[in-house]
Amino acid sequence: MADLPTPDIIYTKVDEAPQIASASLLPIIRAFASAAGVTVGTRDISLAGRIIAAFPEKLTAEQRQSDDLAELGELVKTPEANVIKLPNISASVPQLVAAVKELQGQGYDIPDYPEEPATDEEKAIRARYDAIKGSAVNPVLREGNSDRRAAIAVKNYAKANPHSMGKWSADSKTRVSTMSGNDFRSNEISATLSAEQAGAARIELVAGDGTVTVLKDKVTYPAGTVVDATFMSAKALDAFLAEQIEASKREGVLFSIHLKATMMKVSDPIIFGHAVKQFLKPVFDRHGAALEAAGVDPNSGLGTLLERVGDMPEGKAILADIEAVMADRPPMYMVNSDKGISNLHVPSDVIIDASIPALLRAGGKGWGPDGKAADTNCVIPDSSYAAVYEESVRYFKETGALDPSTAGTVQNVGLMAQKAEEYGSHPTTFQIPHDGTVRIVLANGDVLHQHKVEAGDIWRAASTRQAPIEDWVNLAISRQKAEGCQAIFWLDETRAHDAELIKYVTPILEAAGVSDKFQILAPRDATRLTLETIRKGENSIAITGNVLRDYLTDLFPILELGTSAKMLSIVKLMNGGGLFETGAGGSAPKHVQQIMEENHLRWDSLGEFCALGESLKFLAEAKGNAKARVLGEAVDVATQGVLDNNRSPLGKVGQTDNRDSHFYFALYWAQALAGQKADAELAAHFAPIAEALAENESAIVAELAADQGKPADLGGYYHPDPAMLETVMRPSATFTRIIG
Ligand SMILES: NC(=O)C1=CN([C@@H]2O[C@H](COP(=O)(O)OP(=O)(O)OC[C@H]3O[C@@H](n4cnc5c(N)ncnc54)[C@H](OP(=O)(O)O)[C@@H]3O)[C@@H](O)[C@H]2O)C=CC1
Ligand SMILES: O=C(O)CCC(=O)C(=O)O
Ligand SMILES: [Mg+2]
Repeated sequence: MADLPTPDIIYTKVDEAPQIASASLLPIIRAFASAAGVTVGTRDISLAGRIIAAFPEKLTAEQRQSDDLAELGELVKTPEANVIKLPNISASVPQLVAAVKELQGQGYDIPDYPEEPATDEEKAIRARYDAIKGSAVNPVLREGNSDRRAAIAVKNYAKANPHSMGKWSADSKTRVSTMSGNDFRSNEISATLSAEQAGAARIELVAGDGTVTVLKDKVTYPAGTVVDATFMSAKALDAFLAEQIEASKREGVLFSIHLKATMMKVSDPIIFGHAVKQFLKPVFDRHGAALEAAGVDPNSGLGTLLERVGDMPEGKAILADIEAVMADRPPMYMVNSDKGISNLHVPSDVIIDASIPALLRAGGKGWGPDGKAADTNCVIPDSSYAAVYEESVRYFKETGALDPSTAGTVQNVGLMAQKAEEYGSHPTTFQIPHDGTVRIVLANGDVLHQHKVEAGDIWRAASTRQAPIEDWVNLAISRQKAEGCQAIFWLDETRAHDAELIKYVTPILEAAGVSDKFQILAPRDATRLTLETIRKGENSIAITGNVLRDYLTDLFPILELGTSAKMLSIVKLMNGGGLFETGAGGSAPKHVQQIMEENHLRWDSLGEFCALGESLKFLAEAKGNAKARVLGEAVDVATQGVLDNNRSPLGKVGQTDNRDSHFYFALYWAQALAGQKADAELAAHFAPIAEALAENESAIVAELAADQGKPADLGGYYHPDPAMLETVMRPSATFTRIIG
């Protein structure tokens, strides 16, 4: 692969629903692109692919795979990069373990995930798996800042065809609860490094007796980097969780906890584990030692715990105690009440960016164990960003739900490049082994930050480099100029990190003479003003750090469009390339269950269509390829056609599914190419294709529907069989023949 020329466009191979959809869509894209001499290659960044690439010495020559993520990580630093990035799994430990088991079952001799590595060999294996765990892909590829918005056609479609919204009532008991102190927000300290302070820093823990343990050496901080340090007290967290469990019961609401255990792959699984232990406190008080001896890690969730307990000699007694405790606790917010999967079963099942917006869209209701919607206590331990959701809940209680048929839109310009802020903090996040003082010692010997900590506290340093900050402010200036609407920097001058960012933002706006076009507001105030603005039908640009980029690009699209899957998501890479993400949502695991059970795929590829159009137009500019522009503009026409003609997938067997929507996308794309005047050669090439697709519409639609309603075998969940996937996803011989 290495000595072949890099394809014009790289389309990523990922996981779950988007990967299943690719089996149908990518052949269409490749066939159409080849008519313009545009090559479309793939690189495998799936969880299974990354596991396989990590253990070459264990595998046969046929099984081995190259490290495509590393290759793409280099490519995105070059002006040639043109990557269409689909959502991939950011694996929690239970997902990683399941993927390993599936690969072993397919004959891959890869080692088990060592939960408690003891030997050097086990530690080395664990280190390889730790590099694969959590959000291990996006931070590597996102060498630029983020521009996420709904294309005008998509927004107009949502206004004309509004999705249903749950009703809010003023006496809803739903609320957001968050820590009042001793959390990441309140313990944060921050500073911007001078040239003298730049270089390789060290993070160390100094015990009461003066013994120094180096937690991390050689952390590189260039001049101008904003460096934050903070910690969450384990004791304060436990007290807060205990209080909220009690309060939920008293108030008669569901208990729920919303974290980002995927992107915050070190801190948030630990916080999740605290919630599991607090919820089951009497069980852990009584059986803690036995559970630990059996290798139970509460951070992996109740699902794994229940599995392990089943194998323990005292399993029956523990299960009886668990049942008794659960009966005494508040009802829990459920992931799947039919299957008994609760919020605390798997750390990656409830991911805050998607989970809270879905609850807000439903009028402040979560699903309880009885399968009924109910008011919910949304526990968000750290208070850094909880105010956004708290203010949203208050606002909707006051004013009722938003009306998607009249609401304006919120776009986002997000600071993301070079592992900015908390989302890049995993290598410098530590669960503190013993009481002491953590300090950051800079290259010149200065102690930049220090905190007194206790055993179990979660301490972290996060950094944000100067060039990405400047690029982000300039992107905000150009986006505001293009839109001419309200633009708000969601920064809190009373928060240490934000105060450092404001010192960068203000002079850049002043130098550009545009200070009057922007406001700087703390997240709570920005939430209120933004909701008031869109309720009036006006638009707003949210200019945010990395976490709010993630949260708001699910929150507002889910309220406005019903889903974040339809977003345009562009990453203008800092070295000149382009990364085009498909929507702002994830890989929709529920959709995979559905196709396996009844061969209906409700995944909507609108995000892929939008990204493809942008990628082709970028290619046209970058490589002076006029045909690519024609192809790209025709993609936009086809996307509009899919919307206007209601060809997007729906939820049930017998309704339009993903494959149907791809057929209509191909038909409209071919018709747009046949009908355009800019390139006669392309028009002549696509005229017979458009004609054949139109003529065979009913035959193709019937062939696509023939196997629906029956189970579909894909040959694997994490590592499906490509031939079986193709059989399921390309069932129309007529369509396949015409596409060629
Ligand atoms: N950029 C990336 O790489 C991202 C990856 N992820 C990963 O995705 C996985 C799932 O995350 P989760 O937080 O549950 O979020 P998802 O966005 O995957 O799922 C939430 C719900 O959103 C709806 N949805 C999302 N995308 C589409 C689509 N294209 N078409 C139709 N409906 C859609 C589905 O609703 P319904 O069930 O009602 O149809 C789905 O159940 C995790 O493994 C996570 O790590 C998450 C976010 C971004
Ligand atoms: O990388 C991930 O785990 C998720 C990314 C995400 O949710 C986003 O960027 O919106
Ligand atoms: Mg997100």
